[in-house]
Amino acid sequence: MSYQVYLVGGAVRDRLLKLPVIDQDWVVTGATPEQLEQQGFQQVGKQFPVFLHPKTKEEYALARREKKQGQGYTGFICDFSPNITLEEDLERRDLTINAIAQNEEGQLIDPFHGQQDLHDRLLRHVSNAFVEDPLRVLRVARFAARFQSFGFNVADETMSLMQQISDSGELNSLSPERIWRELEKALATDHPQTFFKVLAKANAMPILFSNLTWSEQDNSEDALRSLTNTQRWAIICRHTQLQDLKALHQTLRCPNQYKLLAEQVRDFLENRQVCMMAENWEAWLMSVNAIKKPQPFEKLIQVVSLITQTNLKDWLTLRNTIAKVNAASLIKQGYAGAELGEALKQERVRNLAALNSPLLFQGDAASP
Ligand SMILES: Nc1ccn([C@@H]2O[C@H](COP(=O)(O)OP(=O)(O)OP(=O)(O)O)[C@@H](O)[C@H]2O)c(=O)n1
Repeated sequence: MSYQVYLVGGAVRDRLLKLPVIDQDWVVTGATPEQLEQQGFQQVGKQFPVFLHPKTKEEYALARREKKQGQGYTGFICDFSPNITLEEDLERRDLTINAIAQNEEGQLIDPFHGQQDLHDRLLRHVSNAFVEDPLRVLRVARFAARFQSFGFNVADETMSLMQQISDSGELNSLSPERIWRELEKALATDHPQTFFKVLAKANAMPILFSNLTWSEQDNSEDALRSLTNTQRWAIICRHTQLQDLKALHQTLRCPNQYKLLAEQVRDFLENRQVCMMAENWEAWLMSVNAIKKPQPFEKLIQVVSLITQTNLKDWLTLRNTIAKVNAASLIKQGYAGAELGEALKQERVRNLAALNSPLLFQGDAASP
């Protein structure tokens, strides 16, 4: 059988950028679904004819042409007959750097000059069909964040198309899950702020992240580098009022670990101070489960100490001080139930008050 197989998309792009290749996607021309199934390929795509290779389990898609019809992601007509050419398949793709194919002999097929754009560090759309998929606004912003250290920029004409998508209202048709997936990938890059900068320029921020108070001048990028994705999100959200942040998390259907940390950080910044009395510290430490959940607590204080430019060591000392208080000796003294709870609390407060810590307010009891 005379079908042709090409490596396409991210694998070709990343290899040309000398980056490690994680996933390999393939395009097949000149074949029907039945022919691939006869060869042992297993169909997985419902919307598109995508198959898993019998041995490598890599994805093989039949070359296809797409035409948008109606609103939203599902409004596509998809033609994957065996006469669709490789060029037609490449033409429906988002960026020229993602539209380079490599044949089995290792030759590159690059009708949209993706190699030139890789060289010129340009994120440029392939054709006007770019506007048919609003997710591409987020994808381009994500690629800008991911390849920022290479010096990539969004081509002006592409930025105009992104603005056109924002103005059309089509971004509203994206599901929260798809938006979140792109955001999470952007958080994992070295320059998550670039993702938001590009979205802001594309006029997409008020639509996608309307409750997020975010500053173009945010210069926390270096600090973000050593942090986890959840911590990065908490830092990015730190200027957003708690009420708005909760609404944003709800709209995005944000996973719990992101939501909890970002809201705890913002709650601290909004309602507490870095220099408080022992009983205020005790109440806060207990409210964020400092004793029972030491790991999430450490993630939290890494972020808060970074934002407030205080010493992480001092925050850890607070936790260790209250964690040492144990119930056994109080039980021996006859404490039980609510009284035991109160006695434990008093001891935690006493121990905190005895600390010589810059986080501890040493003034009179009437002040904070
Ligand atoms: N909305 C989309 C999604 C995907 N693609 C095309 O499908 C390929 C594979 O998509 P995907 O795996 O999502 O992205 P990659 O480019 O492989 O990047 P990543 O490394 O992030 O997986 C892309 O290169 C691009 O050619 C597209 O044109 N438009």
